Amino acid sequence: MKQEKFGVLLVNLGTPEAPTSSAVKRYLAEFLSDKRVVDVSRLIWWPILNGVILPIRSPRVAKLYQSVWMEEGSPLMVYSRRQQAALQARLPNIPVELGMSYGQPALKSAIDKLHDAGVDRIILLPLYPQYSCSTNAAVFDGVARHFASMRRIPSLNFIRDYAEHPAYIAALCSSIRASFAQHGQPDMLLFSFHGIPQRYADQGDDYPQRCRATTQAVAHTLGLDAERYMMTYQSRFGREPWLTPFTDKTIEQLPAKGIKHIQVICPGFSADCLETLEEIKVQNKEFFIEAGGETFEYIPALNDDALHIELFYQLVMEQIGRSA
Ligand SMILES: C=CC1=C(C)c2cc3[nH]c(cc4nc(cc5[nH]c(cc1n2)c(C)c5CCC(=O)O)C(CCC(=O)O)=C4C)c(C)c3C=C
Ligand SMILES: [Fe+2]
Ligand SMILES: [Fe+2]
Repeated sequence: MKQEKFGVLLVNLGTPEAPTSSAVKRYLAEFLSDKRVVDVSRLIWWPILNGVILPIRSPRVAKLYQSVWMEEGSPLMVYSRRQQAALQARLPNIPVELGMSYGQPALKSAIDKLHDAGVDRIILLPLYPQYSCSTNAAVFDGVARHFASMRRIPSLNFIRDYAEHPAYIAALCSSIRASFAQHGQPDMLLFSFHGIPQRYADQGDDYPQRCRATTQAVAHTLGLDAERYMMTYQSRFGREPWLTPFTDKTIEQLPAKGIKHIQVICPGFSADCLETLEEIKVQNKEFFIEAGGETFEYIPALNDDALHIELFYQLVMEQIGRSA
């Protein structure tokens, strides 16, 4: 029997092509039109998105992107490309492609490249450690949409998430230990995850449970006392209730409780991006210092750290072992 040819498809969210109002508008329009992200009826959502959100948010958010933009591009893209290159170097005989759910490189072009390389089994690894319908399921939908136009679809191994994978927990613990060694142990270690609407969780999205699983595994491995760490949710959007407690509201209240030194890690972001480098490292630091806090350290995302690439390698090898 012919041996299967494996290929890896890494997928992240996507990011604007440039830190300009028009590029941000194009990106947000595609992202916020996905029903997995905003599930409100199109009849209601379309005029709000096009008449209010895009015209007001695009120029404001473009300025924020300008403040974190790197020489080689948007941080999310730069780190995702580095992850792809590092995993490709670790897996020289298996093609590794990067696709984005929104914007470029599109999922379609990444799948086409794997197809052209003769891949007949794709290992699909969404770069979101904690499953959510708004991210991991959207990746699945995006791939399925492209498959719908193909005569001969490959086999597919979908990695649903890796919230509790020992290599992921080890990589997070290593970053935290390095931060403690450099800055001392903080009064509070904050685990800040991107939020989602509370309603999505009420309707069955197990995202909050997956975030808790990560936090508890890390706290347990590090032997943290319950009063020395907290889990919060950042980046809320729109008017309906989102998961609580909120990162910003929590951070503002800590100094009054005598907590003057905090360190913040965002384990749900596999790559540093606007939401970590601007919202956490700049905005939330300001909130903490203005409220009387003294020391605020942001612990970087795992990006292309060796232990992060080792995690991806293990995830891929586990799938190959399962399919052999
Ligand atoms: C209803 C809106 C949104 C949901 C639900 C949502 C879930 C979600 N997002 C991420 C990861 C990222 N989000 C990023 C940016 C971002 N997110 C939203 C909205 C929702 N996210 C918006 C509008 C934006 C753009 C910035 C802004 O306008 O505020 C990013 C960063 C992208 C970058 O270019 O740097 C990431 C990554 C997760 C993990 C998640 C659910 C668990
Ligand atoms: Fe988001
Ligand atoms: Fe944000």
